[in-house]
Amino acid sequence: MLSVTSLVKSYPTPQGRLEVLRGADLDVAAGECVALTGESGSGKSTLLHLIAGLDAADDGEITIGGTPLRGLDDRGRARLRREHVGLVFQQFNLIPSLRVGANLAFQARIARRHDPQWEAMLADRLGIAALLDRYPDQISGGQQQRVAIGRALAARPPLILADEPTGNLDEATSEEVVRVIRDLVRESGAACLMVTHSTHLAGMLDRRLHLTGGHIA
Ligand SMILES: Nc1ncnc2c1ncn2[C@@H]1O[C@H](COP(=O)(O)OP(=O)(O)OP(=O)(O)O)[C@@H](O)[C@H]1O
Repeated sequence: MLSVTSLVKSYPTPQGRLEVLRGADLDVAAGECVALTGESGSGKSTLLHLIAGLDAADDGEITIGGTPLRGLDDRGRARLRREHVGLVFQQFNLIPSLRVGANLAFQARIARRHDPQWEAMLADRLGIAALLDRYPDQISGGQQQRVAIGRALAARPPLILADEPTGNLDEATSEEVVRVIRDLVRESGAACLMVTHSTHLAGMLDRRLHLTGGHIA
């Protein structure tokens, strides 16, 4: 489902170019939930942004569901992201004027895969079913994070990219949410790459990749 080959990315800094990725390789198969760990500043978010097509690599290849990102223009990348990729980033980006239920359904509607029964099941498993009529500013940060996770899963994307999706949750809730993501990914045959600082949460997933020195170990 996801293939990354020899990915290179550097950023200009006042001290010269900072080489963050120096030829990173990874594969994630359908039905697999893979943890991505690495020290702070090792380039995990950079890698996820490149895979999501939100930034361009200097060199290397990213292929999602057989489609190489390199061959796509901005519109093509936006369409691939909309229809094939579910993003859960550290900022939840919920829409303040929409109720929780409408936020949950938002991505699925855009991808034309709105399914009220599936969304109700997700809300239930994520523990937000009682909050659907509230607005985002009427629920806690941890609840907002679970809505953002549900929103990504609601569209049934073949690939889920999650950057510390449990960063605002306590240990027990983090475990539960990671279990829900892992089980839904397995059940739906999607692929998932999840950044986490927690070796315990990483251990709950199918495999662990470690980013160090610009390479995947
Ligand atoms: N736009 C940018 N311009 C210059 N340097 C950047 C830019 N974005 C990131 N960096 C640098 O690239 C390196 C990798 O950053 P990145 O955010 O990918 O790391 P990370 O592993 O996700 O870190 P964390 O675990 O702390 O979130 C860092 O040294 C960071 O300072």
